[in-house]
Amino acid sequence: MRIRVINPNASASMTAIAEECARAVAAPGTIIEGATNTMGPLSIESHYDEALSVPGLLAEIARGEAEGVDGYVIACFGDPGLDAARELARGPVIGIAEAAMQAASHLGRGFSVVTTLSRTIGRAAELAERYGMDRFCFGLHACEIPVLELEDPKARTVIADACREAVHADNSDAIVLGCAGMADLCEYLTREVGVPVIDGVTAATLTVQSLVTMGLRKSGRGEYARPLPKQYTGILSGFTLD
Ligand SMILES: NC(=O)NC1=NC(=O)NC1=O
Repeated sequence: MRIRVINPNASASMTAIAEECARAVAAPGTIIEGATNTMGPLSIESHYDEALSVPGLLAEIARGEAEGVDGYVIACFGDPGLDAARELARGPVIGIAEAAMQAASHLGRGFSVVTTLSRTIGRAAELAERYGMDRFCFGLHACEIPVLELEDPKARTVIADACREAVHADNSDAIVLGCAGMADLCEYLTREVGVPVIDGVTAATLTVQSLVTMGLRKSGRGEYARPLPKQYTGILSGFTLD
């Protein structure tokens, strides 16, 4: 099977991190292909960034459909464009926030989310509620490191401290990493913090792999049916659906 891990931001270095983490857990015979948004923000840290990441994300979904991709991971913790992507795709489309929260909910009474900037906490809280995970989400915290500074070697100790503080403050049993750019820190943070630390890229990859292995695809009826034929104007003219 082919799983495309789409980074909705335009930073190839972050795509590489996500792709490597997904490939590390994929089954033999599962091909992991990273894709970087070619028309979007270099990082997603606001509603504005998130909105502007969606057209390029959808273009990557359309490209994957033309190439026969079996399923997709949206590798950004805001799960941007998830519903629209599901309308376009035949196979499963899983966001890293939904997958990470669902995985964490199996491991204890509750989890804490540790994300990048505190201004993204509201979006994460909305997603927890949408996914029915709010009863398991004991708290949401930010390490206040901008997304593109996560690659700084000093970032990992700041994030580890934020994770410890979150577990203590929330009395939680697990940590959900609130950014795809933290995916490569999962093992280190698990050792440092002493509770299960879940990276959504690997959780979403294995969710897609499980669904495709079961022969399951996105439902073609109702809300997630393919959008009706329509013209789109201006710079969106390339998104016209026949
Ligand atoms: N909360 C976040 O910082 N999410 C993210 N922004 C990105 O650019 N990638 C993420 O996963």
